[in-house]
Parts: sequence; C-alpha cells; structure tokens
Amino acid sequence: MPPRSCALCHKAKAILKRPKTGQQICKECFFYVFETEVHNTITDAKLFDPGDRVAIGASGGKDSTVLAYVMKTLDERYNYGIDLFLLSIDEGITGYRDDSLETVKRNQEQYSMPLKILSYDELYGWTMDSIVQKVGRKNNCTFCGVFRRQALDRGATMLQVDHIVTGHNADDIAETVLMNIMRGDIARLGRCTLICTQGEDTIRRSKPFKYTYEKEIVMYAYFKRLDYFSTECIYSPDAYRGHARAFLKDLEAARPSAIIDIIHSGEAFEVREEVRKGQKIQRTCQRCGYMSSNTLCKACTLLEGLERGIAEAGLTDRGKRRLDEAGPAPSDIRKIPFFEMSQAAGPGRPAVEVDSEPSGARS
Ligand SMILES: Nc1ncnc2c1ncn2[C@@H]1O[C@H](COP(=O)(O)OP(=O)(O)OP(=O)(O)O)[C@@H](O)[C@H]1O
Repeated sequence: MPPRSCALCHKAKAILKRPKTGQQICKECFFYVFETEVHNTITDAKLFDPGDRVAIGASGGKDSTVLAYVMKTLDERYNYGIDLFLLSIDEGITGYRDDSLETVKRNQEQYSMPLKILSYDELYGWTMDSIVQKVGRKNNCTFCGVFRRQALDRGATMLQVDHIVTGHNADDIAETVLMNIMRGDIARLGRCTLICTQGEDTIRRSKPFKYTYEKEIVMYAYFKRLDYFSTECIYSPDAYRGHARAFLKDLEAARPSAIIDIIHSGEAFEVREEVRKGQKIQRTCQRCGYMSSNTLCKACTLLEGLERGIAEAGLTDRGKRRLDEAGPAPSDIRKIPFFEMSQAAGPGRPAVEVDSEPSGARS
C-alpha cells in the first residue's frame, strides 16, 4: 500500500496518528495544529495582556518543558508582548528533583529565560526527604502538594510576575473532575475546570494546556527533541489519583474524546445556590497571611504538626484534635514568612533577583 498522505496538507507523508482526533498527519502539520490549538485556548480565554510578566512553573518534566517551548514560540509568532520566566520549586527530593532541576537549568539557556528556584528548605525549613523520614510514604503527597502551591505563589511574588502558568494538561483536568465527583468535593469540582483562577490575595494562575492531550505533549516533545526529565517521583504517588488515571486511560482507549467530554461535563456543572452558601469563605491565614478558609492555612497547620511531632495534625480529624489538645503553639515555633503580594508589574519596580540569567540573553 502506498504511504498515506497527510490528512491536513495532502502533500507530505503522514507519519503519525493524532491521539486527539485519530487523523493521520505529517510532522509539520502536527506541530502547527498543536501550537495553534494552544494559541486559540490562550486567546479565547484572554489569558495575557501585552507587558505581562509570566512565570512558567517549571519542573523539568515533559509538560512544563513543552509549555516553556510553546509559550516562547507563540509569544514570538503572535507578538503577545509578554516577559517569560522559569520558576522552579525544589521540594528537596534527592535523586529526583535535584536531577530534574539540572534539566530546567539547561532549558533556561536553551530558551533564554531567567530562572528562579525556591526550595522547601528555605521556605519551610523541611525538605520532602526529611518529611518522608517523619511521616512515611503514605501521606507525603499531601505535604508536597500543599507546600508546592504556596511556594509557587511565593516564588512568583519574588519574581514580581502577574501570572503563573502550569503544564496541567487535559488528562490531568479530566482526572481531577472524576476525583472530585468520586469524593463529592463540590467546591473543588466547581473550580477545577477553570482555565484561570485568581483569589483576591493570589496571583493569576492558568493552564494553557487545558485542552491538550498528554499523549500529544509526549509526541511533541519527542518530535521536537526537547530536553526533559522523564523519571517519576521516587515517593509513592497519590493512590486515589492513580485509580482515576487508570479509569480515564480505559475510557480513552475505548473513545479518545472521553477526555475532552469529561472536561466539558465538568465545565457545565452548576453548583446550586444553597450548596454554594454552605461553602467556606476565603480569608487569610492569621499566622502567615496566605489565603485560607480557616484561621490557619493548610501549610501552617502541616508545618506546625511537623514541628510539634504531630505530623497527622493537618491530615486527619484525630490529628487535628491531638494538636488542639496539646495547647497553643509555642511562640518560637518555626513560621512561614509572612506573605504579601508584591507591587503589580510595571515600570519603576525594583529589580528582581533571579538565580540565573541565560548567558548573554537579557539585560
Ligand atoms: N517543582 C515544581 N516547580 C515548578 N512547577 C512545578 C513543579 N512541580 C509541578 N509544577 C507545575 O505543575 C504542573 C503539573 O505538575 P505535576 O506534578 O502534575 O507534573 P507532571 O504532570 O509530571 O508535569 P511535568 O511533566 O511538567 O513535570 C507542571 O507541569 C508544572 O507546571
């Protein structure tokens, strides 16, 4: 049989089948449709304004590496007029994050973007290695997720950016919709399909890969020969998410549009007024100033538990009771530095300290 020609340009030979649509297309058309779909997602949601300073949450993995490459490509092609930075959080996981950060440092040179690295150690006084030693492998993902979310906001404030983008892709979002339904977490279900979130006291955060399939991100990275780190975290993965992921993969195998369909279903959910009224109001943490729906934010509760040897304090009701029974926290307990949003981006702001500038790239 003669080689099939590309379903889009009808000229070149088709060398791949698009996981999202099943179309047989050539490499150049794949790059073009992949990038254009991300561009359309960005413009439909009006994610950026000219002059915006945007930090890419960079883990060195495939998603954020492709995101950095595509953001740079689109900014140049369509003149977004934005300033791009790489922001990496070093969770302190020996044999995993230290290696992936080496990849980010190379990306910083390859893409000519300044890089800021902020570690859990400097922010919380604990690395994930030391947390796992204390709490074991079972609940460590809770610590890591809560600490990372706050660390990204704090790193972004140090960089004085207007916006953080992350490499969360369509598969991640569909998984989260399923998980929130299975847990009955209506507050999160309402938020998890938003392309862009922003609280009063947080920096805009968005997901330009919201409709991008993970398999296509892997293909893009492969055909573009991008430099990324592909090892999984050495600590136990979030088991519940693992079930949602396995279920989603089965659905995708039977019907590839399942991923997008679940996202659209999530977008269409409406939370009834009486349910909305019962949800907690967002305020700020009394101890560190970060957004919180309780007196103390989750990170401060988790940190206090670690410091006082009651690690389950932020994990279970029983742990919380134990912490309450232990009495008020000693005044000299280790605290997370107070969080304040920096001045909005604009001329006349003080210079920002980054860890490294790409050689000879920016002034
Ligand atoms: N240590 C980190 N520093 C900065 N950003 C991070 C870090 N870890 C995760 N992120 C951001 O959150 C997104 C989703 O993270 P997740 O842990 O789900 O990783 P992932 O799906 O393996 O993504 P990636 O392939 O980019 O590592 C990443 O794409 C990245 O933008």
